[in-house]
Amino acid sequence: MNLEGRLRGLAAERYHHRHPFNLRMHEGLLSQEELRRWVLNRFHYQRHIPVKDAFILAKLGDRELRQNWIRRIHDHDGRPGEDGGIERWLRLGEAVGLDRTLLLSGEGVLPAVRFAVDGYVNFCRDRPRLEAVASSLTELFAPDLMATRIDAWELHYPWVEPEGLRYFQVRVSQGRQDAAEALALVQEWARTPEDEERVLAAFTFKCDVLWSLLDAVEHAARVGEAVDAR
Ligand SMILES: O=C(O)c1cc(C(=O)O)c2c(n1)C(=O)C(=O)c1cc(C(=O)O)[nH]c1-2
Repeated sequence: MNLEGRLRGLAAERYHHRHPFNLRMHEGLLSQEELRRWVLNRFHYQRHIPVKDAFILAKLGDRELRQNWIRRIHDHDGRPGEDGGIERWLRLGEAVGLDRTLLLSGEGVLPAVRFAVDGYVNFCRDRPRLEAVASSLTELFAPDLMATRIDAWELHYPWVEPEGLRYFQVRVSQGRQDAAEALALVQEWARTPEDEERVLAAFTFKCDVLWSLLDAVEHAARVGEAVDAR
């Protein structure tokens, strides 16, 4: 099987579309508090994406590669005077009833979510470019999951202001482009069977980052930790 096929096989088992928390989200079974807790904790992930992309940027030795990769930072941060993904996520927070100052304060982010996100940022800082870029390849599977999420939220969580879904609507096409470009790079750079194994290990690691984030959010839901809606 080729590399892409092996990634798809791994994703079928380990990507977070199969996590029980996501399954409950899609079935409409989350309470308002659970959905808020997810939005708040995922913001911690979102705000670190441009940080890990800056580490990857610094590993790309040629101008064209950097010209492309820097787009990811702009997508999230926005260019000066523009909104980007981070701003859209803050609006998602408002759409579920969370004040942006709460999200920006970092208050309420679960310890295990901090560890998972640190793990991802440090991985991208410490590993060679092949593995750092390969760890972003979960994005091959994010657009379909986001499309499912948009439908599920419209159907099951009508109390969420529709403007909040804009993050996911914009991200579907950005994610497809990012994933296609990263896959092409990884396919070009992975020359040996050992390289391919490193790609698969990086991808598995990233699936575990996303999975543990949801484990943490789900566990907090079970022990009933309150989210501060304002
Ligand atoms: O909501 C999701 O399920 C989901 C998953 C992923 C992913 O699979 O890595 C990303 C995102 N969202 C996302 O919004 C995003 O900006 C993003 C960037 C990256 C990355 O690794 O560079 N993954 C993801």
